[in-house]
Order: sequence, then C-alpha cells, then structure tokens
Amino acid sequence: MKSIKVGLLGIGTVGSGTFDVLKRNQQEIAARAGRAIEITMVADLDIERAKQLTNGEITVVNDANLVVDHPDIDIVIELIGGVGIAKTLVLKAIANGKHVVTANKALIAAHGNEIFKAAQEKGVIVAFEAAVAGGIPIIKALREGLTANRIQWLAGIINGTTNFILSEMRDKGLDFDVALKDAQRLGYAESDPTFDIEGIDAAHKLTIMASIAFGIPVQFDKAYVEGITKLQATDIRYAEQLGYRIKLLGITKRTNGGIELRVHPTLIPTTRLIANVEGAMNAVLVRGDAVGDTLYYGKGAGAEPTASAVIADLVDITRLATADPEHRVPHLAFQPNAMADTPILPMAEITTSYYLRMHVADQRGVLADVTRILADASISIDAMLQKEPAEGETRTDIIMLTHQTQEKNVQAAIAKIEALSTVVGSVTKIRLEGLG
Ligand SMILES: NC(=O)C1=CN([C@@H]2O[C@H](COP(=O)(O)OP(=O)(O)OC[C@H]3O[C@@H](n4cnc5c(N)ncnc54)[C@H](O)[C@@H]3O)[C@@H](O)[C@H]2O)C=CC1
Ligand SMILES: N[C@@H](CC=O)C(=O)O
Ligand code: NA
Repeated sequence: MKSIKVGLLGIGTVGSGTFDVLKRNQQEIAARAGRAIEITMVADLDIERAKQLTNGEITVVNDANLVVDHPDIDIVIELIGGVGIAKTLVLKAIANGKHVVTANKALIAAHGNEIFKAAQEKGVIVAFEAAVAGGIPIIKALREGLTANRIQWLAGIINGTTNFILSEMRDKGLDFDVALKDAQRLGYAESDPTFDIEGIDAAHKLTIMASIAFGIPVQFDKAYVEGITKLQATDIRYAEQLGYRIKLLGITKRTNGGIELRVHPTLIPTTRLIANVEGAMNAVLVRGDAVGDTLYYGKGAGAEPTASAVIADLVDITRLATADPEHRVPHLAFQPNAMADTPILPMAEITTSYYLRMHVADQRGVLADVTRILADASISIDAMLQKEPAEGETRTDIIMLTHQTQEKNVQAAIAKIEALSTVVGSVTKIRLEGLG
C-alpha cells in the first residue's frame, strides 16, 4: 500500500523528536497504522540545522508554503508555534485538503473554532493530542475513553515548566530565575517563557480540555489566568506546615450557573496523588459521573514525550483518513451541531476554599476583628495558624484556611480586613482545592 507522506513545519525541540521517533520505530508504527508513514519534506528557517538533523535524507526547504502546497503531502505537522504564520499555514494546509497535526495549544485555544470549521467543511482532520499535557493521551481519553460520562470537573498540572520551577525551589532551594533557566535549557519552556510562568500556557490547555469535556466552543478569552510569579516562598512553607502543597492548577468545573475555567496557584492536600506530581511531570484528574475519578500522569513536555503524541495523531489519521468524514471522531468530541452555549462563569462567581495570610499587629482584638468580618461575609474558617512574633518583632502572621465560599465574598472580606488599622499591607489569598 502507498505510504503516507508527511510534511514537517518546524524542526525544533518537538520537530526533531518527532523525526527521530518516527524513524526509530518506523516498522512498528507501520504495523499499527496499516501502512508506512514517512516524513518526506521539512521546512525550517534554520535550513542548515534542519539538514543536519535529517542527515541529508529528505527535502529541506525554508519556505513552509512549499510543503503546504506540495501535491504529494498527505499530512502537515505544524510545530512552529505561535498564532501568526502557524495559523496561516494550518488554514492553507486545510484549504489544500491536507490533514493537520499540531502541538500548538496557543493556536487551538485562540483559533480552534475557526480551524475546526474550516477542517469540517473540507473533510480533513486536525489532530492536536500533543497540544495538551504533551505525551499524556488526555485528548483521546476525554474525547473517546470517557465518552459515556457526563464530566463533572477536571483539574490538572498542565505546565511542566512551572511545576519544575516550584519543585526545584522547594526541594533544592533554587531561586526562581535559576530554575526557569534550567527549564528552558531542558526544552520545557515556550519560546516566550512568560506564557509558562504567567499561566497562559496552562490556560490554553485548560481551554481545550474544557471544550472537549463540556461540548462548548474554545473560549480562551474567558479563562481566568494567574501564574506563579507572585507566589512567595513564605506561603509555600506555611502551606506545607498545614499539610498542603502549592501547584499551578488548571480547573474546569460544571456548575448550575455555568462553567468555571481558571488557572491559578492552588493549595492541594499533600495526601492527594496529584499534589505529589513533581518536576516537569503533568497530571490531569478527571471526574466523570459513571467512571468516578481517573488520573492521567506522564511527561507533559520535552522532545520525545511530545513526539509520542504527535505520532499517535499521525497513526490515527492514517487509520481514519479513508473513513467517511461524517463518521470520524469529532474534533471536540461533540458533533458540531450539538455544541452547548453554557456560559463561562466570571471569577467572582466561582466557589472554592481559600488560604488567607495577613501580617498583623500582635495585640488583643485583632483576631476577633478578622473573624467577625469573615463571619459577616458568611465565610467559615476551617483551620488557623498564628505564628509567634519573631524576637524583637511586634507583628506576626495569621494564616487561615476557609471552607468553600464564593470568590466575591472573599474579595469583599479581604477589602475590609485590609482596612483594619491592625493589619499591615495586603492580605495574601491563594485558592485551595480538596479534590476529594
Ligand atoms: N517543547 C515542548 O516541550 C512542547 C512544545 N509544544 C508546542 O510545540 C510547538 C513547537 O515547540 P518547540 O519544538 O518547543 O519549539 P522550537 O522553538 O524548538 O521549534 C520551532 C522551530 O520552528 C522553526 N520556525 C520558526 N518559524 C518558522 C517558519 N516561519 N517556517 C519554518 N520554520 C520556522 C524554528 O526555526 C524552530 O526550529 C509549539 O507550538 C509549542 O507550544 C507542545 C508541547 C510540548
Ligand atoms: N511549555 C510547556 C511545554 C508543553 O506544553 C510546558 O512547560 O508544559
Ligand atoms: Na497529550
């Protein structure tokens, strides 16, 4: 049978991993796919490096259009990144009738609706397993394996760079900047690492998972995004003393009023498996009404783990390409005419628990004032830690963990607490999820 011919756009970290794994496991992959899959063209701006990486065995060009327009190419793999040229090339490949595989979560989260519509009209597949949690087959699990379920919520550590930074800071006492440089050197970080540390990359991935889980269009602009740059070592230590670990978590939840879609540092009980996911590892916990809780764990970044997902998509397309387009697995799990318009909740409307730290004057009545404000806002306290003032100090830290409440209640209470003359500076608020 004729082999499937693939054009690769961008042979950087993931592109070179894809080229190597496809070559190394060529026979086994062909045996699974039913026919050989070969990369026959590569486009990269760094043409010399691309030639070196491909050992002079295939056609290398610097203009990606030459690949996208080539009549022999069946599948285009987009591994350039970003939403500029990558979007143009993906739409052009679709218009040319080619299937597309991409690891580009920024592109899918921002322009997925337009891309899937174009693909549907043209009868081609756009596959993006590598875009969420790298090598973990979470898209396949959500879209196919859990298809019987009404998904209730999912929560994930879905950015390897930030999880690596938090682990290195906690375990080795490394500074933030040093840990970030290491993550960049190891190929985990985005080309602009602010996407990682400000939570944007995690929000891209969460947005995609929420669409598949709940059958809603991709809506990155409605996601609440908070990264790890403002996180303080003091809070990481206090959280540990209280039996929690702080992780950058992406959470999406179905509620009566709408869907929560949020990324932020989160306290998780250390007794939960997901709290112990360290380094660049990713994990996604999914609760379905029939299956209960399922947990997916693995490498979420790096050359070969991500290549594993890219190639799985190549095999899927090879197997499915001949099927009637109407009977393929839909891009976002739900049939395009069965998508829901469930609203995304504004952040003030979400419900969770909170860690609150305040720096206060060590004098009688402060605690009573704070607890009264919380009680007036219907916020009940679950646990509290009051530190002895350091030698010669007249101020101390109070840490409180609340029961579940609405974000707007906490915002209002914090404003009142900060207005107390006995409270110094601002109150630190970190959300807490029991995940039980
Ligand atoms: N690095 C990782 O662990 C993961 C990356 N991803 C995604 O995979 C994609 C690629 O990421 P990396 O491989 O890390 O990036 P990279 O920066 O290592 O590679 C990108 C490659 O594209 C080439 N390129 C840039 N503009 C081009 C153009 N106009 N035409 C042709 N080639 C061009 C560059 O020269 C470079 O070789 C991104 O969308 C990223 O978000 C997804 C999961 C994991
Ligand atoms: N920068 C990303 C790469 C994979 O998606 C990460 O750190 O997780
Ligand atoms: Na994946």
